[in-house]
Amino acid sequence: MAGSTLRIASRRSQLAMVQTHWVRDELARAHAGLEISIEAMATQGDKILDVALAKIGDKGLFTKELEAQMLVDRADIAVHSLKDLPTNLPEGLMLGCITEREDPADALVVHAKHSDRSLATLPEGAVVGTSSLRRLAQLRHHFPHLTFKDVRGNVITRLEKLDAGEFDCLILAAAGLGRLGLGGRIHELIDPSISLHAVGQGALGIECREGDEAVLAQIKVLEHLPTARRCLAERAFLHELEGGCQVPIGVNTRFSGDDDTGELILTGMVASLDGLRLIRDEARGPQEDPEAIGRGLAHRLREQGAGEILEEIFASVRPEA
Ligand SMILES: NCc1[nH]cc(CCC(=O)O)c1CC(=O)O
Repeated sequence: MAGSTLRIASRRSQLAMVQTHWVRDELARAHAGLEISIEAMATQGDKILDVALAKIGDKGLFTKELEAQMLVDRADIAVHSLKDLPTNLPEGLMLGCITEREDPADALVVHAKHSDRSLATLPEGAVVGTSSLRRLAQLRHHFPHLTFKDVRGNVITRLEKLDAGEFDCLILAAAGLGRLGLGGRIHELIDPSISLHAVGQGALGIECREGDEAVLAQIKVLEHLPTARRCLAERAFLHELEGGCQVPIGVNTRFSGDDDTGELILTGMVASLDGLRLIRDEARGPQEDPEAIGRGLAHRLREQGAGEILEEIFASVRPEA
């Protein structure tokens, strides 16, 4: 492929740029002589900062502009935080590669005045900054004495708001903090018995055009099979349950025994926004068919009432409803 350039579309937040530079460097290492360019742009999700994420209700908030670049042939691939990539992709595009996942857990970050507290010992009424319905519902379920306030903007902006005293603590992805060199701000990793992480959290997804076999082969070298299987099970679970907006769905995946041969175990939960109802269950199966495990778990949760919870949420957060 002498003379060809691989064009990457990326968001331009600090975290997105760290991730995209990592992908660029790894691809350059794997393909000697490959020219790689990066086009960084803002997405809807970066521009609309005064509306709660859940109210915007639009999936693909952080991905559509990047996808448009590929569809008009101004970029060949887009690098996303996998958790921001909807499970339904536009016609003509595909998820071409899933990279090795960092710790997918959520992390508690506290204001300095709470440095001697833990999630379980935060004071009555402490203000938790999060824009995720998943984090909100699960924390409310376990800690009904906490209060919740929406926080928007990129990770650095959120930390500035925390330090300025707008919140007592934030819940952020450990992976994002680590990639930004801010792992030192992690006060506590949140245990999966308290809160399950988002689908795909901690992994990168590289999207490309369907049928672009040369590009697909180039990016596949960055695929991490155990991560990909875990994330495909998680994404099938979400796809089978979701309607049209951000929903309180959390997951956790692990292998029984050996990563290469063990069964894949998926834990999933759906919660009501008040945290009063929380349905959680587990499914397992051969790791070679991760999507079947995800779909199976979704059906199990539906049988236990997840459908009603999700219907209520779709009705309540739809902007014009
Ligand atoms: N929606 C924002 C977003 N998208 C990906 C990450 C973190 C990195 C990751 O989860 O891979 C974050 C910030 C956060 O949730 O703290």
